[in-house]
Amino acid sequence: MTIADSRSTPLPTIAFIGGGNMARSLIGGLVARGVAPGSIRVAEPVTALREALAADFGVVTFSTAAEAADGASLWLLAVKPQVMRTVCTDLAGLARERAPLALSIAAGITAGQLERWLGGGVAVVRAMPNTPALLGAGITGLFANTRTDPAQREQAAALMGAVGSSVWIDEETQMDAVTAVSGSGPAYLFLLAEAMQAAGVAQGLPAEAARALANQTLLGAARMLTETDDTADVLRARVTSPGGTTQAAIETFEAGGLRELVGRAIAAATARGRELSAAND
Ligand SMILES: NC(=O)C1=CN([C@@H]2O[C@H](COP(=O)(O)OP(=O)(O)OC[C@H]3O[C@@H](n4cnc5c(N)ncnc54)[C@H](O)[C@@H]3O)[C@@H](O)[C@H]2O)C=CC1
Ligand SMILES: O=C(O)[C@@H]1CCC=N1
Repeated sequence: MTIADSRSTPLPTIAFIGGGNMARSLIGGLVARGVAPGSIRVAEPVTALREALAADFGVVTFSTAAEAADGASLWLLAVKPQVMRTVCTDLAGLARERAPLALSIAAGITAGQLERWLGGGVAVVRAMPNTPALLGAGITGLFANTRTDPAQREQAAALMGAVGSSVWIDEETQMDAVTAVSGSGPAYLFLLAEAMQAAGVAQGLPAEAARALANQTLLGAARMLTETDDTADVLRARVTSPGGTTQAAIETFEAGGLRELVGRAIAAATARGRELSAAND
């Protein structure tokens, strides 16, 4: 694993194939960080989504993948794993002509599958970002196939580096674990936020107060994790007064098997990534 740092690399025109949730987070993050909207082309078949992207960010939109891809040397494949094969197969002729860098954010789908579906001989980078990219606070795992040259790796890292940090992963099989930890990870925190808010209300707090208390606590704790050198267990120990309130809660979590449950959840997500590859080949 190496930490990517390519913030000074200029970005070429980018074609997003798929303009759904993750594409919106990435596009929003790129535009907020100064990437020219006119250099972002988006293919999205759903009219309402297409119009919203154009209105919100000023990007150039198209209803078909080929129209968007034809103007770009960097293709960001942001469709669901279930339709990736069809989308790539339809773009294979254009891939032969343009020799693009194909950067896929799909869970599970391997670089080998993408290269094969795009007609072979194509530079492919798999990236696993997450939705905090919208705020420039994402993290992305990156894996490049052997067709990718150093300049293309720089481009991929620069694109994802514009919306957060990124790490190169040497073993492609580890991309499913990246997906399970950080790609899906924001949802785990949102689930915890929901549970803390509901529990606060159950203990008598007004809903708005419970929401503010839970959300700001998650933000403050996340900042302590990322902005200090202290590890999670040290930070936790500082909150946990012997015989106090935190100890009562932590003992309840431990007795309920929280660590084992998190392990099982992340193992299930990792396994699902492998299934998505096999099921959509
Ligand atoms: N949502 C997330 O937090 C993350 C998602 N991903 C990956 O990103 C990909 C997209 O996920 P979401 O954005 O959540 O899904 P989504 O369903 O919101 O977006 C996919 C979009 O692709 C469009 N589409 C379908 N066929 C198309 C075609 N032929 N040409 C162009 N566009 C087409 C759909 O209309 C849809 O708007 C998935 O492969 C997922 O594994 C990766 C990291 C995080
Ligand atoms: O749930 C999913 O399959 C995608 C991949 C990571 C986050 N969302």
